[in-house]
Amino acid sequence: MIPTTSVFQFGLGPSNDNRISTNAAALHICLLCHTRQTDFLSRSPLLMLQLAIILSTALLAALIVVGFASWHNRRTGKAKILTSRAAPYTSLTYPILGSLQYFSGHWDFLRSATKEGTVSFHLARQQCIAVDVDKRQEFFSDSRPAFALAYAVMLGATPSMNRDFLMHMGFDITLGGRAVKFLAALLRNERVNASRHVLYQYAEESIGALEPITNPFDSIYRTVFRLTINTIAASSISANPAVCDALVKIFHELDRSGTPATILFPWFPWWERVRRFYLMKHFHDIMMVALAERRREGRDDEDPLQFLLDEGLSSLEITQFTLAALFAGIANTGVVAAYFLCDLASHPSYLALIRAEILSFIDSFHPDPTLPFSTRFHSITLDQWLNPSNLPLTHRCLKETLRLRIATPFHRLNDSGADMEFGGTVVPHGTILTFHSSFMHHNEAFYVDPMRWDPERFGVERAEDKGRPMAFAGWGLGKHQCLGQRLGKFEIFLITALAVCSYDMEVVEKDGTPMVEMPPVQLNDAVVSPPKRDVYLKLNARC
Ligand code: HEM
Repeated sequence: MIPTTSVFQFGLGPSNDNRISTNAAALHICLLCHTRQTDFLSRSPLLMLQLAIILSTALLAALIVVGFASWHNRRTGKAKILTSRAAPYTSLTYPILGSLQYFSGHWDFLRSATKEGTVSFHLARQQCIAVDVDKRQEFFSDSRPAFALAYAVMLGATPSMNRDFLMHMGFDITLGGRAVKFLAALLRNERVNASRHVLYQYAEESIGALEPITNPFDSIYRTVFRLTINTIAASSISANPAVCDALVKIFHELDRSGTPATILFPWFPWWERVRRFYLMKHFHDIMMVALAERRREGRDDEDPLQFLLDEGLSSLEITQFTLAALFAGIANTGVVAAYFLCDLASHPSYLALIRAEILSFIDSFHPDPTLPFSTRFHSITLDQWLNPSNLPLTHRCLKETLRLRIATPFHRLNDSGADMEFGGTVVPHGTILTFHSSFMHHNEAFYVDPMRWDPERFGVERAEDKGRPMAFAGWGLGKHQCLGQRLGKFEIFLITALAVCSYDMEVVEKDGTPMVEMPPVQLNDAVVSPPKRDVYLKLNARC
């Protein structure tokens, strides 16, 4: 990784967007003022104490006022809801702030709250409905509730629930509904297939450079980041690993900047919000350098930036689109690719079978083992990697890793401006509907011994996912199935093929001693995330 200062230097390139530049200038001034104040205050501890008391009193007063307002809203909202066919309120709630348990354990809360069926709850001013497992068909099949905005609210990515305000602030992550269209175009089979040789080369470089003891949730994640940047952002960025690493760093921090506080009180100028803005400015600057380079060098039809420019997106829209697309694609793929290698490494018999399957697949295209893998992959197309009959066990094992490791809440938002009928209940405007993948994936009624990694459950004899409808949600279901499924799978298969054919591997602690057991599956996080305890892979090159 390059040091943070380099990121900042890299970020000093000219910005084409006046709004961002002006805001950033203001931000610089604020930060300068803050530094001076700190010097002054450090010389007057008493004054600092007084200021701290005044500020915390003001904050407390503000919290009480807002808390009362939200409690009042809730009371009136609740009264209104109770007159209609609304989901009953959960008893798992605190006065004013609502169901704070949601933040400490998403799955624990949703499972307990829905024991009696679908229920309402609130998070400060935000009304929510926890949808129970029997209403999964309605949840996934209903195209009316908003998708991206729901995630933005529940992950603390936006400053307000109000759509007009979001637009005014330039936070339209959907680009007026066009973002999905652009992403779908960039993910088209022909496009990804045409650029596959570059992906082969980058993946081989990254996997060949892995340390003998590597944390896959860092190294494999960075490989996925580089491949995805090449497909949906800019080829000049993916060609430069140092710039990719700088972006990974910014991206990681952006990913962490949504906290319970920012979700509960989205209007408050939390430090995380200021930091998020600052990080986005750096991200934008890096995109601007790539954009200037693209314009200087002329057309390149394989570069995603060229496509976005041809579509007439402004520089700010390009940054917004890239960030939104990366958020949709990177975390899932990076974390799942790392987990997949760990699951294989901790099941040596499957590792050997998968290696044999992949080697025989590669041999059928190019049998010469003395050549580099990127050369042997040359004629293998995207379709051939993704055809389940070419790599049946690899597909089955990945499906099992997705089932076991994907534990995440799904969100939808009634942003229609009116009440909505949903599975026999009324969903008022502004309400978030929340559901959880573990209702199926980690439920004994759906899967035998669900906390065990066992790919045979998806074999033809057992076919546990066929026992009930909508039992597997690893790539989503119904109206919002994953748009990047093919790219995600391709990246994971490519990385897995290179890793298992190049190395013998085992799961170890940081010091290289064998890890007795993988850390428990994380059921309670807001998004798919790496294990809480670090996991490493010990790699021995195969001759
Ligand atoms: C292992 C990798 C991935 C997994 C497990 C995954 C999983 C999912 C799931 C479960 C959903 C549905 C969410 C819901 O219903 O609320 C979804 C939707 C989506 N995914 Fe993925 N995803 C992956 C990779 C990607 C990639 C690489 C991209 C693009 C670069 C992507 C873009 C999207 C988009 C745009 C949607 C929303 C589609 C819509 O609005 O209808 N995903 N994904």
